[in-house]
Amino acid sequence: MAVYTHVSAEALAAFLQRYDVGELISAKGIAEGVENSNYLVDTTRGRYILTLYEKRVAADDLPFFMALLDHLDTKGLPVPPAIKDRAGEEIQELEGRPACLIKFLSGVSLSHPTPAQAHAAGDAMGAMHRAVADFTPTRPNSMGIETWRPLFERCGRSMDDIASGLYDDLGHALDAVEANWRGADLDRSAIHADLFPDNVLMIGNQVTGLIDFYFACTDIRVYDLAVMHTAWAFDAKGGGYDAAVGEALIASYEQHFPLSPFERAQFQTLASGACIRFALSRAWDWLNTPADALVMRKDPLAYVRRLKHYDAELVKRSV
Ligand SMILES: Nc1ncnc2c1ncn2[C@@H]1O[C@H](COP(=O)(O)OP(=O)(O)O)[C@@H](O)[C@H]1O
Ligand SMILES: N[C@@H](CCOP(=O)(O)O)C(=O)O
Repeated sequence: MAVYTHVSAEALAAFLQRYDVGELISAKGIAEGVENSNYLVDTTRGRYILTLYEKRVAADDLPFFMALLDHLDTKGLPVPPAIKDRAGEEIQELEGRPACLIKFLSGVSLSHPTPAQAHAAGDAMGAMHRAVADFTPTRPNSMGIETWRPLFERCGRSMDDIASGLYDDLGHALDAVEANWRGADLDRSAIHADLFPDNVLMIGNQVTGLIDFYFACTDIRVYDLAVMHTAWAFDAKGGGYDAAVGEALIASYEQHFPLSPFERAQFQTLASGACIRFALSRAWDWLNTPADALVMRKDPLAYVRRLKHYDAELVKRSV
């Protein structure tokens, strides 16, 4: 349940007075999501998303995220920019939290994408990377490779309480990824860095929304595709690889940016890195979120299984 901060009807009605969006009709908390508090807001003029940024999103990062959304929106990408108030401001404060009123996009996020849907999503990522070619603001990746070792050490041997041997398994995988990582030799750009199926809205086979840009940053462009591959091409438990979905993502992305031989050679390492990143953030949450908390803890082991897939691919390529 992702409503951490309650917004009273009175406070919301007063907040909406800053905008040219009509009068409040209704507001409902949105259960999906884990980072922020989200409400679906209906007014006499339309439908909006109200997001209150909780502790994981730094207020200082919001101008970067909003500038990126405005840039992509201007280029015709299906992203939800923040609505400007009458004074032209996008970032506000509500109930003591940074808050934005955001354009509502239609569509649903999929649990089991088909190859055709993966094709549309890979195409959308390629179009997004093209569109940021002239986007100049930068933001370091707050979950980039430099952060994995410190997070691994902070999780420590407690990870063995999640699964026996997990600390050593992830430690060895991290050693290998750090040794093989050639980030300095790969193209960088603004990336989404979390384009999971739940962050892509679709109607049928058409992408209607790319949302949740709150990990967006400047990092290796193909790493964004690798993150997407780890998130889309496996069943929820992370065991079964769906080659048709994985290949559709890459083929459609390549319509915009064909992978160079070097990028292809690095892809398994980038994907293994992505698996470590999500296994570690999930393990940290698993160890530090009380079992009875309202937030749904995501399974770190699903990402450990995916890691094994990429390791096996690497071995296959080297024999
Ligand atoms: N602009 C939008 N248009 C329509 N629905 C949205 C929009 N933004 C968020 N949502 C809905 O809210 C849910 C949670 O949003 P998300 O940004 O993923 O939250 P969190 O950052 O907390 O993970 C999404 O799964 C989607 O259902
Ligand atoms: N996609 C990440 C967690 C981030 O959650 P989101 O709801 O903000 O996408 C994961 O699955 O571990």
